[in-house]
Amino acid sequence: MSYIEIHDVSRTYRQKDQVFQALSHVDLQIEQGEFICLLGPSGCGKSTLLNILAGFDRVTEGTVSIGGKPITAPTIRNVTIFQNYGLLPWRTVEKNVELGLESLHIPADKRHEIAEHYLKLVGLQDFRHHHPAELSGGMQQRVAIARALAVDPDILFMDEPFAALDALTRMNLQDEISSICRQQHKTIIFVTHDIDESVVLADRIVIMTPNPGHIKAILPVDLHGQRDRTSPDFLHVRDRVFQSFSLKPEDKTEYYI
Ligand SMILES: Nc1ncnc2c1ncn2[C@@H]1O[C@H](COP(=O)(O)OP(=O)(O)OP(=O)(O)O)[C@@H](O)[C@H]1O
Repeated sequence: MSYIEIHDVSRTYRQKDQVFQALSHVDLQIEQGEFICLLGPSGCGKSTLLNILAGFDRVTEGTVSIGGKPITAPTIRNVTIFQNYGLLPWRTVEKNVELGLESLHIPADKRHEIAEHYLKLVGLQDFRHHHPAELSGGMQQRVAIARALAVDPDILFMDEPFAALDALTRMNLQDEISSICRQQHKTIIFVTHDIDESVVLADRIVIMTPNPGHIKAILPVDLHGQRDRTSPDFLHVRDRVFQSFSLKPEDKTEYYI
């Protein structure tokens, strides 16, 4: 049995007087420590699947379990990071990172020590007394990542966390989250519609397509930590993803007489 088991999951929503099928017969098994990207165009059910796994939504049919237990509600063991950072504007950076630790009733001096550690990890130790509004979008998302890691979650769910950032900041954060999460052996489920992002980050890319939302293919990324965006191996995986979406015409042989 795998760490996360998704069996024959379907999700329908009632939209006005119609039933809309957001997910149809999804099967997926995920091992502990895997970095999984759910990749697909708008409306293919990526967030729906993530929300079901995070316990924010429920299945209409099928079963989902983590560590052998059915998912019934969100738990403090798993943390979700959203696109809009979700920081509390009236708290300093440090106090934002300590937030989850307070819910775990960790004493103040220990909280402080853990917050310091994770702020250092994301390179923001010098900004601990700043407020979120004084930071750039990329820095705010780093605070959200530090806050998420500080509670030492089993699983990190990330729903397009870098979508609002400029391309260069986004690339930096992709590299950072990839190395931090691999160092810490976290299980990550990461939603994106960006093909390059999925190739940079994932151990496996789950390719989803809409109407109804389902898994079209699962692509292992065998780049062994070598995620140089310009390397031939990287471009080869990228091409395979494009082909899965049928976005890249097959190479055609041309004959000249
Ligand atoms: N609570 C809801 N009620 C009704 N319909 C919903 C609800 N949640 C999602 N849907 C529908 O299910 C479909 C899949 O939505 P979902 O947000 O999972 O897609 P997505 O792949 O994450 O898209 P995007 O990349 O745009 O966020 C959409 O057509 C959406 O309108």
